[in-house]
Amino acid sequence: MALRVVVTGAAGQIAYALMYALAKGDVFGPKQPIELVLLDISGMEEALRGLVMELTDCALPLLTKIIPTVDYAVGFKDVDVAILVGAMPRREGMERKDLLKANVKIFKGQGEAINEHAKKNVKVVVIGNPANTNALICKKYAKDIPAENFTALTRLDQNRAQAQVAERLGIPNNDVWNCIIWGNHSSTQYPDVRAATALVNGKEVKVHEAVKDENWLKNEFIKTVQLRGAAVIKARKLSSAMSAAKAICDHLRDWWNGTPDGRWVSMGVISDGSYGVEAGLMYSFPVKCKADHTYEIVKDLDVNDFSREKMDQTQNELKDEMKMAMEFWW
Ligand SMILES: NC(=O)C1=CN([C@@H]2O[C@H](COP(=O)(O)OP(=O)(O)OC[C@H]3O[C@@H](n4cnc5c(N)ncnc54)[C@H](O)[C@@H]3O)[C@@H](O)[C@H]2O)C=CC1
Ligand SMILES: O=C([O-])CC(=O)C(=O)O
Repeated sequence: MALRVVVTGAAGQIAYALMYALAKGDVFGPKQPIELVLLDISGMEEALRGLVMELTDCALPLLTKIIPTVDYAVGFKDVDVAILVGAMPRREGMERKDLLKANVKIFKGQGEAINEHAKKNVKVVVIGNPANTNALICKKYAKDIPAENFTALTRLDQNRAQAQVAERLGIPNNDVWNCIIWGNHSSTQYPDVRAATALVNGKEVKVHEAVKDENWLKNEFIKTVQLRGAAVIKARKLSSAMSAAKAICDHLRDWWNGTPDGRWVSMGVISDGSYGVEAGLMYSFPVKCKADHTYEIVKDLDVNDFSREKMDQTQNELKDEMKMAMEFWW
């Protein structure tokens, strides 16, 4: 049976980089047929028409249907997976919070539409910023769908952290694992490698022992990852798209198929109170995923004073965003 996957913001730049990977089986596997729903807003019909032509011209064996639409009722109808990219992108100099007001309206409407039209076991990942709070809003308005089915993308931050460490050590990206992103997909996020491992000269070692530079890890490394989105915008005059699309594929592939033994990945998920994070916040935690599309927050990792302070700082920002969102639409 084909999986029905909706991508919102389908006429935008992230979606353009994402569609091909999705439709050729990079996420759900080389045997899983896919129906792709391309949802954007009124006025974008012509751009969607072009996208449909291109997807058609790829002549992909797994892509069994393409449905372009600007109507939420059509867009979310019976979907198994919802990839919520569509939102107003941040421009140079803007903080993600600046976008909250405009985006609260979008994610309330989409939450309600998902509740009404999607499959009850739909899996949702929110990319549009501020991603964590948008995901929280969406979840709030999709009352009949389990809270754990809503996630926010922090995998791009995880990939950035992994790549920074690999570059520093001069080793392949895949030889670094279990980097964690705590908290918000914003400049307060806490990229943490205290439990991360690297493969150096054939031996598994803790990343901080391999790097041997606590000052770099506590300062430059963290700042680089926190501010990477802004740095890309400054250079490209557009926000990250190729790397965001790759991260969406990573996030969904691991959620769908499970994480390998001993490995975890970071996802914005509803807090169950773990690590002193207020229950109900959409906070990025390390999670382990299983092949039945469920996940669990990794428990009992050591939290020292340095980490505690950073984890609380990003939690406080999420609480502020939630309060602000509540003022607009709750
Ligand atoms: N969580 C993450 O790691 C990342 C998040 N982002 C965020 O992703 C979002 C999208 O970025 P881009 O694709 O570069 O933007 P873009 O501006 O190229 O495309 C956005 C698309 O969304 C559409 N759209 C707006 N409101 C919509 C709605 N209610 N329903 C359906 N479609 C709607 C627009 O018409 C446009 O086609 C931005 O909010 C950006 O900040 C970007 C990079 C990484
Ligand atoms: O900063 C932005 O608006 C885009 C983004 O989320 C990122 O690249 O991490």
